[in-house]
Amino acid sequence: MTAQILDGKATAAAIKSDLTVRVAALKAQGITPGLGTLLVGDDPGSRWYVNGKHRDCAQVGIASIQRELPDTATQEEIEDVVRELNANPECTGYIVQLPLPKGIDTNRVLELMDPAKDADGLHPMNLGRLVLNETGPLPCTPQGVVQLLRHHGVEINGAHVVVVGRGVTIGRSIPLLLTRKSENATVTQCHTGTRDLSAQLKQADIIVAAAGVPHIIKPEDVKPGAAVLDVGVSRDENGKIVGDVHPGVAEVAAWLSPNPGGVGPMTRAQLLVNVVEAAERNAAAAV
Ligand SMILES: Nc1nc2c(c(=O)[nH]1)N[C@@H](CN(C=O)c1ccc(C(=O)N[C@@H](CCC(=O)O)C(=O)O)cc1)CN2
Repeated sequence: MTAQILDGKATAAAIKSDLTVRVAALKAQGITPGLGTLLVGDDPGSRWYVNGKHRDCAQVGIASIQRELPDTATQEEIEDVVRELNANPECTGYIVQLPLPKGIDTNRVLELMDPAKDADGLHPMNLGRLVLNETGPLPCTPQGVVQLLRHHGVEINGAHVVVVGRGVTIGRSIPLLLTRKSENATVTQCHTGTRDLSAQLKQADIIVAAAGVPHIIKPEDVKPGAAVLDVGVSRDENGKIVGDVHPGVAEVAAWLSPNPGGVGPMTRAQLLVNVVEAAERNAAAAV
């Protein structure tokens, strides 16, 4: 078996094309959605991600508001920029690029954000809304995973999903999304404390690998016909991305998301969705 590709680039392009129409409709009402980003420090990967987010904005007609601080920035200086973005009328939604430098209290920064402007869906109020099944911005990578599966017609309803990883931006909230009635999956969450990962993986109809451990998902652990999403990002000595999924999995799985080209572009597309939805909510509230 050679797996069919869960093509994140093409799916993200379709989402962006829909957003271009929605942004044009907002502009016709005199509303220009704006995405703000705060980048602290000079990590090349983070800078690449932030630049990509602004390139995406330009493609769909969203305005860009870029803020940067050096890696020596204090908690207070970071929080001052968050307050400024909270008050900035041109900023519909914004993100604080993660990770923040060592010594910064990330939760305190996220909690200070205006939840109505939280384009990442990571503010505690928005994570709480997800738990309560209320409307709000959804975490970008987890929702990107759901959209990638839906777009390719992979059956989620009734599926047994094994998520590997429990990080805040990805692993924690994927089970919350997939167990909603609209998705209706059964989810097992695995992590470094899981006794027999291989036994868990073998049960899975869908595997979401977000451990950040190169090639932790091996072909012999995958049920033939499963869908496998590679969300892990590690780098080899040449800076090339190495995912969590061993290349041999392509011979066992029915569906596989490439890495790069799978969930990464979906993360960026979902960020734009969150900004446009925030702008549409503001427009509806203004009527
Ligand atoms: N505030 C946030 N910080 C971080 C998030 C996040 O969602 N919000 N997630 C990651 C990084 N990230 C977005 O910020 C991100 C990661 C990957 C991609 C992407 O498009 N990747 C490409 C390949 C990129 C490469 O070659 O290096 C792909 O998968 O095709 C976009 C965004 C951590 N921080």
